[in-house]
Amino acid sequence: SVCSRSYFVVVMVFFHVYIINVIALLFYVHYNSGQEDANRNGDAPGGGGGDQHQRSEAQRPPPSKPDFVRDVSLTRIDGIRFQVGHVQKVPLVPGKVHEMRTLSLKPLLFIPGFLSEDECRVVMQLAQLKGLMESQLMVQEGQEELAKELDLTPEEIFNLLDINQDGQLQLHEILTHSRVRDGIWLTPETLREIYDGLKADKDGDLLSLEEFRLLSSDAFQRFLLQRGVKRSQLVRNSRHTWLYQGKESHQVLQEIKKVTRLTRLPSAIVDLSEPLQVVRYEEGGHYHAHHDSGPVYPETACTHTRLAANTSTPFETSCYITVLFYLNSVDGGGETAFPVADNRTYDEGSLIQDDVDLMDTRRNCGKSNLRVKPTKGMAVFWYNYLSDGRWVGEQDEYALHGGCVVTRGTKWVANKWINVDPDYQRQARYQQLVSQLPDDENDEELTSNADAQNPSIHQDL
Ligand SMILES: O=C(O)CCC(=O)C(=O)O
Ligand SMILES: [Fe+2]
Repeated sequence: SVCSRSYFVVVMVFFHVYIINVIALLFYVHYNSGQEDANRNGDAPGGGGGDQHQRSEAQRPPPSKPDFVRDVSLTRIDGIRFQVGHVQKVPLVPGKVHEMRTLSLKPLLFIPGFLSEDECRVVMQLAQLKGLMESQLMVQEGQEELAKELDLTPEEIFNLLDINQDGQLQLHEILTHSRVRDGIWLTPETLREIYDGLKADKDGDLLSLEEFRLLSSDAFQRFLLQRGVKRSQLVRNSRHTWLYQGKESHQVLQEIKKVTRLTRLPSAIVDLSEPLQVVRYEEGGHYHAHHDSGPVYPETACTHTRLAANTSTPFETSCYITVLFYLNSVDGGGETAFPVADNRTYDEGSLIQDDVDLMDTRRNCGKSNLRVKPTKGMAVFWYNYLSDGRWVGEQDEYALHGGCVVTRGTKWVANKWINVDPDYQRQARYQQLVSQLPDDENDEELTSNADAQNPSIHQDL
């Protein structure tokens, strides 16, 4: 019966088995989550922790400051979820909420709207106080010629430039290959002028191999120098200076750095990034379309991490996330143009068509897919790289942009370039080499990033 001794024994046995099962389950869950942590740390970019998998609980060092090598990832602001035009709120500075609008998805581009009128004024004044220099120097006679290092005959070059292989060179075939010569932006007109000057072309815009031979590098350069070069013919016509943003700098400059919280990157990275570059364009100033960061090849090193590169690399490029501030509203022109933003596909060849060069911001800004009108205090923010799932990956070709010619008044902007090397290991080595921040300060910044309080704007990759 229910009260019998044997029934009681059976119930107790079941009860004990049940308790043992529950305890076993708890152990299992505990053990597994520990294992996952270890795996997660070991798998992070830069791994560095392959042996961490094997370490027992007892051997593992006590929890210390987050290790840059293991822990840093770049979670991107979610553009996809919010779509172009979406406005989201971001708490970047205590006591203030910024509204950030998604401007385009390719490249992922945002307007976080940032600086106050006073902040803009102070930055412009500090730049004037420091003094601005020409952003691009004029062509120098006797400048080293890249072409001299080329081990190619004129026939070989001709063949390479002849994209459609019709035995003749059209203007756009030359321009597509090299828009810039000795720092001078080549337009179809300049090319025609050079052909005429060198008597290289007898039959319109087409160059035969014989005619091409007359256009040796030296002849090209001599002609340009003789003819004289105007600033408007350079790639970039502006003046700029750099403002240090460290602890000793003006309060306003330190405040401005906080916009970098958008990236959720630790201050160890942000603090080692470029100072603020303040740029002034006079009426007639421009900056033709360019990439702030170069393409990623195995043989390319980022300028900022070259000290930490293990091998010598033949190419060097800047590697940035860009935050561009407008310090004034411009009376005429001066928009920032993104010629191919949100194109369905990217086709380098189609950047020049029928003499229309979309990269030429003196003439063709009107044909750019996206133009941002400079408005005092506003900022634009983009990554320059696609995501590799955890960190920055391939160059984002859609991030091509330039400053349209200023038709009235002057234009002031400031660039905050955050240095990120797509080679994560190299970035990590560099951080460890040069970081002089005390440990706990690093810690504090990592956890106090404003976005951590508002994770919803970031996409988990
Ligand atoms: O002036 C602008 O609108 C763009 C500036 C820019 O692209 C740069 O300084 O790299
Ligand atoms: Fe730029």
